[in-house]
Amino acid sequence: MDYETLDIQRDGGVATVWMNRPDVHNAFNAQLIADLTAACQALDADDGVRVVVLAGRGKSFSAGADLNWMKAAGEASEADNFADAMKLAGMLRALSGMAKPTIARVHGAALGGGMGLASACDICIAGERAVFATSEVRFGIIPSAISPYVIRAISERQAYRYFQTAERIDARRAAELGLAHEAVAGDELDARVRAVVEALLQGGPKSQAAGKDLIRAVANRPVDDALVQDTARRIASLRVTPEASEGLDAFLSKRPAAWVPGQQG
Ligand SMILES: C/C=C/C(=O)SCCNC(=O)CCNC(=O)[C@H](O)C(C)(C)COP(=O)(O)OP(=O)(O)OC[C@H]1O[C@@H](n2cnc3c(N)ncnc32)[C@H](O)[C@@H]1OP(=O)(O)O
Repeated sequence: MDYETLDIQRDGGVATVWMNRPDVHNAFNAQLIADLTAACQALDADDGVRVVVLAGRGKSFSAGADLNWMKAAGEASEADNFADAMKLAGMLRALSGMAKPTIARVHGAALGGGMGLASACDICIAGERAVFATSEVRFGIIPSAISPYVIRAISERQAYRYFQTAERIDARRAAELGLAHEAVAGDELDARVRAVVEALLQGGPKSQAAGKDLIRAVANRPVDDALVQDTARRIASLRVTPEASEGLDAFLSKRPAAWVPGQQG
């Protein structure tokens, strides 16, 4: 499928989604929001895709919301602004709600909504030139739809600081905060992303999807409720799937598992 603001490369089971508005540092306007929402939904439904990498063409990962678009929205009604905000929320939900594993490949600026996109991916690998910030306060606005993702990524305590100061967060600090899983040299970024992709490809697709669903379910639940309602119920249904049977047979027969995306369980 073709998208006006995205360039999607496929390499076996890996889809790399390049945001492609380099002249404005991949700032997202209504078109990019619509494209990325649709692409996440299409890739998630595609059994040939095992892992999705989100990346940015040009100097930046993403400079967040398109500030020309935001300025124009200042002339629009509150109802129109609410509709816009829901579209932005829909894009983040489409990305974070994917059953497939997602990786943010952050090589440059990831500001405002760009930091939100990185936070909404399951895994974030930051090159040494990566820079993150919740810069919204400098424009008289707030980190709105991105806030649940960013707060989970950096902690509520850190969010009080960064939402209000808009201080820049470099790759090393991003890794300390837990926002990035790794901070790596720029020339090692693609190799590290590939290494994580390879690790993901060794896991069962159904169990990866179930694992993501489990995290969402238990993260904010009391432990006792989570143990019975979420973990026991889920493992009981997963243990009887063909995917679990294949994974366990493969280990016990000392051979690699032959995963069949979309057909297991
Ligand atoms: C709910 C969500 C809210 C948000 O996301 S709020 C927005 C948060 N975003 C930001 O804070 C990023 C603002 N941009 C910058 O700080 C800088 O830019 C960069 C660090 C990304 C890049 O700096 P440099 O390399 O010096 O380039 P340059 O000359 O500033 O930018 C090149 C062109 O890109 C446009 N641009 C950059 N960011 C945005 C944006 N977010 N929306 C619209 N345009 C943007 C500029 O204006 C300019 O354009 P021209 O070439 O016409 O002068």
